[in-house]
Amino acid sequence: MHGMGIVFEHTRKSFPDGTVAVADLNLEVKPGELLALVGPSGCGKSTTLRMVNRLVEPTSGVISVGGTDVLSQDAVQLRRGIGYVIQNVGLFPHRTVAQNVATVPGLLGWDSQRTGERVDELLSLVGLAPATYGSRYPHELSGGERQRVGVARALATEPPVLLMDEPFGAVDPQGRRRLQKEFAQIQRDLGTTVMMVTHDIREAALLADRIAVFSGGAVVEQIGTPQQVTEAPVNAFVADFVADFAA
Ligand SMILES: Nc1ncnc2c1ncn2[C@@H]1O[C@H](COP(=O)(O)OP(=O)(O)OP(=O)(O)O)[C@@H](O)[C@H]1O
Repeated sequence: MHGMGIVFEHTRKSFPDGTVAVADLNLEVKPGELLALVGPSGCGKSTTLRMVNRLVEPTSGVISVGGTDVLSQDAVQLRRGIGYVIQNVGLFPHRTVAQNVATVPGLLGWDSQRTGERVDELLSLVGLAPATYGSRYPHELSGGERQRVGVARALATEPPVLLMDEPFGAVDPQGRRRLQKEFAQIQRDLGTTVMMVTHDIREAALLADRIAVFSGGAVVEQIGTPQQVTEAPVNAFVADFVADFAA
């Protein structure tokens, strides 16, 4: 278990145009926990996630990772220690799959043998045979395969914290289930702390230790285990939101 906790204390984000994406968030992700953020479009899920690695700077309040205020750290340094997976992955187009996965190990100065072994291990874990896929370029992969490379790249250095924004969105339904299960196994084995944004309440229920249901302005309507949230919604908003799940 090497995950680090994430704590939001009175965190607020308002954009210059006056949009309050996150009003006053108090939330804790425990070390090693997978917390899923769900809620309607525009309720502030991605903004919440992106404040953790400072792609978005909070307007006020505190966010700490492993007990250290993220604003007190160098942003580039901070991001090297936090994995980040987004839907359209953002792989480097002119680098091979293996080179993409080796990005952060390279920045951290790992030697080539250690890096090579780690790349092969990660590609195998996400179901991509290294001998077949390692030397391909992103445009030679399917959308789902690219997504797998994105997951492998984010896990390459076994970061204590992983942020995932719709990480399995581009994977076909069958491949998605398999990748979700493989991912869950890796996450448990490594003890990685994960904050995951998803539109798929089933995905949240399958993977998450706890689910936070947001309404507009990142207001936490309910936070609890998948069972608590789906079987005992605390109000009509949550009941409505999880209705899909019961259907
Ligand atoms: N750079 C920005 N400037 C102004 N408003 C923004 C900016 N980025 C996001 N917003 C607004 O902040 C609110 C929250 O956006 P956010 O992307 O966090 O929502 P979300 O819950 O992730 O939505 P979705 O599920 O549609 O991805 C929205 O009203 C959005 O329009």
